[in-house]
Amino acid sequence: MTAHPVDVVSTAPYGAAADPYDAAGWLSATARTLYERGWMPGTSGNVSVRSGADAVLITASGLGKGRLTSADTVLVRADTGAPVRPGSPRPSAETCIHLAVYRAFPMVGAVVHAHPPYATALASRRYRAGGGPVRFTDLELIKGMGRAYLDSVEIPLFANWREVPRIAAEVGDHFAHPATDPAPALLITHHGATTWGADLAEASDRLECLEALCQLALLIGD
Ligand SMILES: CSC[C@@H](O)[C@@H](O)C(=O)COP(=O)(O)O
Ligand SMILES: [Zn+2]
Repeated sequence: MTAHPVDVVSTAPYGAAADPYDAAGWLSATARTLYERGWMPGTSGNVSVRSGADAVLITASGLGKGRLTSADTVLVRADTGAPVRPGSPRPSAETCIHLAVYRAFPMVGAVVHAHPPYATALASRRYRAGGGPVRFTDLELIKGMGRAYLDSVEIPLFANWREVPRIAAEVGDHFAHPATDPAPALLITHHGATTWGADLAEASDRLECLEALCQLALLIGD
């Protein structure tokens, strides 16, 4: 049996440029996995990988994330988000948020956005209570967000503006002046979570830890 595409990505060197042909398979496999977990219901969610210095490969917009194929991905310019090739499918409506993350963190190789229920619920409760970052303390799983976050981790929380570029602009502004070692994640109220990492495996693992942290925080009642 051949290796699972996501496992192949995890062997890539930190920050390595992805090969566009193989990366399309990794993106669709990742979306399928997250769909099967219930974190990308219907057409929700989007996944991308950096492809060289000037481009990003991202899932196409508005397609069922449980049945994506390699053809359902689009190579876009990292500066504008415009498709590199004429006749490509329409890139994710949230491409600009992915690009804001890649611009802020040059070593990031992959970004995952999903609508996991506990992260969305916790973000929405926090926003209703006045907003501000979601802070986790003490929980062992904090380490899953990166080795710098041993005792606590803060995840920034953003408004869910109807105009997606406005969300992206706020994400860009936020990370233009990041705290030391910012967590590789953000929450959007009443919407979902976005995580990133060196590759799809790391970004997906972080999403999994973030969702578990949110579930635990809701159970504990902090
Ligand atoms: C099911 S609607 C969800 C969308 O509005 C959006 O938030 C989303 O995550 C998917 O958008 P897409 O353009 O398919 O990448
Ligand atoms: Zn979304």
